Amino acid sequence: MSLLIQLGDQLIPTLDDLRPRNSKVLVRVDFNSPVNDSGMLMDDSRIRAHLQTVRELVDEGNSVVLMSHQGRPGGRDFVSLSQHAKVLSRYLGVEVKFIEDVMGPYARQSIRSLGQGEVAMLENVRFASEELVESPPRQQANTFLVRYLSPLFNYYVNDAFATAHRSQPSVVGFPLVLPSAAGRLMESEVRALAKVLDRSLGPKVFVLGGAKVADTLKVIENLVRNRLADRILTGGLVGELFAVAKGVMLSIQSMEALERSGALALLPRARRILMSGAPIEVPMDYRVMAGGEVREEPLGRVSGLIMDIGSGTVEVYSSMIEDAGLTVIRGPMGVVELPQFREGTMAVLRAAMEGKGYTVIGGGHVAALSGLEPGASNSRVHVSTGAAAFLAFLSGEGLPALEALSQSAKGVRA
Ligand SMILES: Nc1ncnc2c1ncn2[C@@H]1O[C@H](COP(=O)(O)OP(=O)(O)OP(=O)(O)O)[C@@H](O)[C@H]1O
Ligand SMILES: O=C(O)[C@H](O)COP(=O)(O)O
Repeated sequence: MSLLIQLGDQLIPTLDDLRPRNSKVLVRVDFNSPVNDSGMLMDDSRIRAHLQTVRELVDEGNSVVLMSHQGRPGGRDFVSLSQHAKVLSRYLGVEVKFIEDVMGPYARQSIRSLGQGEVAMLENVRFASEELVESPPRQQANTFLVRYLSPLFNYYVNDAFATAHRSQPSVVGFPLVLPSAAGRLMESEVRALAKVLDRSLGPKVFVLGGAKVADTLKVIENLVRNRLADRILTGGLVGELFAVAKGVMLSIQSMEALERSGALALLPRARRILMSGAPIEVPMDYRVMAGGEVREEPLGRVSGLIMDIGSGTVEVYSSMIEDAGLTVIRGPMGVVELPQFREGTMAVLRAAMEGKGYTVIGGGHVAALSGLEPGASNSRVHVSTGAAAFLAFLSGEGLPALEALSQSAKGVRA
């Protein structure tokens, strides 16, 4: 029986295929985390999400070297990974040696001298300029980063789903020169994504809200093109745009907010999507802010600023979600930063968790409100660690990291 995971036409190898033992393993993780004004880590959930992979490799007697990026050059969060190594040490209960170098002689010597069962963390891979260039895997396999480091390892494991949309050397270069596989976090993400493509799991309900309207239109276009959605329940600015596309007038304040966000310019595209017969639902009522008061108003008679979906919508959406075989929730239904406008998002989350189907949660805001850890995965629910990577997958864009792993499994080498 094959242990590879099927995702569309790709077969993704996992640690069960690779089975590294007493070997030297390079692991691409995504420890990219928010930091405060002093450059201190504010949230370590992305680090925790990789613990299972690291523990499993250590338990098998491997020497494990972790590679990650943090921030982008010029950004306040473009900092060293030394704190990340300390946090990981604390969770693992073993020392994680921090190597203050990416690929120079000091890094290479430190990797060579790493003993069995030891763990080390390389410096922020984006300190190496090659990592900032996106190009095809064959080109990335020929970078100094890959050429200098790959001879020191027996295996490459990619556990960084949140970076899967990048075609950078640390993501796509190594699989073309080393036997490679997805780590446990990546595996759980891919298994959840595979359910989105699984035709036997129906009905499929997509709950799409938030403020990334252009990205969400791409997602909807892909869902419609490939007939992946039985229902698309909209909220947030996405829902407002589709209400307008259906010919409903919103309040002047809400129309102005849509305009300011740049979403109104997408009206012709939203209309085309509706005309293509897309199974799109828009809220039948809203929770609005009007004259300093919060109240509910029906669609078609909105006078205040829309802040959340209303209770009628919550009821209808919840009943559709409860019957779903698969529910994907991405982007909040309202302005969830304010507690009085969280109910719409909380209600759809509750309906999904209590329903009979499988739930996939994407995007930071909904994940935070779910009360589950990023990367949490069981037989009922998966919380994705990917934001842009999750959107890219739902939009039908290939994920270079997965393509490189599937090529590696086929034996394709640079
Ligand atoms: N009706 C609304 N009007 C204005 N803003 C809204 C409305 N509904 C939701 N939002 C805003 O949408 C934002 C979140 O949307 P976004 O699409 O960025 O999702 P996200 O979960 O943060 O995604 P990611 O983690 O992928 O960046 C929140 O800041 C929220 O206030
Ligand atoms: O946080 C993320 O979305 C990932 O770590 C990718 O970061 P990037 O957009 O800087 O490549």
